[in-house]
This record gives sequence, structure tokens and C-alpha cells, in this order.
Amino acid sequence: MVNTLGRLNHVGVATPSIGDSIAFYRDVMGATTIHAAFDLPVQGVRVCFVDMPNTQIELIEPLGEDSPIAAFIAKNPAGGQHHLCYEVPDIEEALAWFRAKGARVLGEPRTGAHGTPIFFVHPRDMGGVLTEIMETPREQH
Ligand SMILES: C[C@@H](C(=O)O)C(=O)SCCNC(=O)CCNC(=O)[C@H](O)C(C)(C)COP(=O)(O)OP(=O)(O)OC[C@H]1O[C@@H](n2cnc3c(N)ncnc32)[C@H](O)[C@@H]1OP(=O)(O)O
Ligand SMILES: [Co+2]
Repeated sequence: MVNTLGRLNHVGVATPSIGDSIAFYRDVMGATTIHAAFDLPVQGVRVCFVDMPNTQIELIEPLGEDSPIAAFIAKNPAGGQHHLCYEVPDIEEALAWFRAKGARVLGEPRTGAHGTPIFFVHPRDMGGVLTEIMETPREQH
């Protein structure tokens, strides 16, 4: 089996305040396309996408006390770079691939911010980078 690594979909950036981060990306970075923020309870985060010509920044703010990014924000109160997300054509194939490599998959695939299944691989097995694997949205296949 081969894993087909696709586009870099987004860079996840954790923030204590999506509102403050939107102002930063607009006023300091000069981003022109910033989507509306929305709650994603299934992932325990509030999300806002900032578009670049070749990828997106995914701003994530903790949603609720059990948020998976609560510990990260406690350690990095100003926020910071949190994860990289790569697209794959088939989430189940990718899941089997990473498990066969001995990489620790965190939980089971769940619906991500783009409406397709995603899973995370532990940073300790990914050269220190928390890695998100996302099935490519259908219209891009
Ligand atoms: C909306 C959705 C989407 O795109 O569709 C998303 O992205 S949601 C994005 C938010 N969701 C997730 O992140 C879900 C998956 N993440 C998790 O399950 C967790 O965050 C873990 C990755 C297991 C970390 O959990 P937690 O922070 O509680 O554990 P911990 O503090 O004990 O950390 C364990 C080790 O991992 C390191 N560590 C923790 N977070 C890290 C990060 N973001 N990047 C790199 N390393 C990281 C710590 O420094 C520590 O290293 P040492 O052991 O060397 O000291
Ligand atoms: Co993400």
C-alpha cells in the first residue's frame, strides 16, 4: 500500500482570542479574505479560516473546558503554531498506513472544519509536529 500525500491544506494556529487574531491577520499581515468564525463542538474548538493564494491559516480558539487545545494555550498563553494539515484521497487508507508505520493516531476519524473526515497523529511520532490528515473535499478529487 502507498500513502498518497496531497496538498498542504492548512496551518493550524492556536489563539486565546479569534477576534484579536482576525484583527492581526487583517491589519498587520494584510490578509484580504477572512471567513466567518464558527463553533465546531465535535473538535472542541472555534474556527476561523484566513485564505492565502496557496493555503489557509486555521485559527483555533478553545471551545469548552475539555478542548484539546486547552493545555496548549495554558502553556502558550499568547497562542502559537499548533499543527500542519495534509490532504489525502482516502482517510481509511491513510489511517491504516500511519497505524502500520507505528505512528500513534489520536482517536478515530471525525468530521473536521471542511466537512470531511480528519485524524491527528501524535507529535512525538511526527518529528515534533502535530499532524492532521484530512480527506480531500469531494469537489477537488
Ligand atoms: C478544527 C480541526 C480541523 O482542522 O478540521 C482542527 O484542526 S482541531 C485542532 C485541535 N485538535 C487537536 O489538536 C486534537 C489532537 N490533539 C491532541 O489530542 C492533543 O492536543 C495532544 C497532541 C495529544 C497533546 O495533548 P496535551 O497538550 O494535553 O498533552 P501534553 O501537554 O501532555 O503534551 C504531550 C507532548 O506533546 C507535545 N505537544 C502538545 N501539543 C503539541 C503541538 N501542538 N505541537 C507539537 N507538540 C505538541 C507536548 O509538548 C508534549 O511533548 P513532550 O512529551 O516532549 O514534553
Ligand atoms: Co486543523
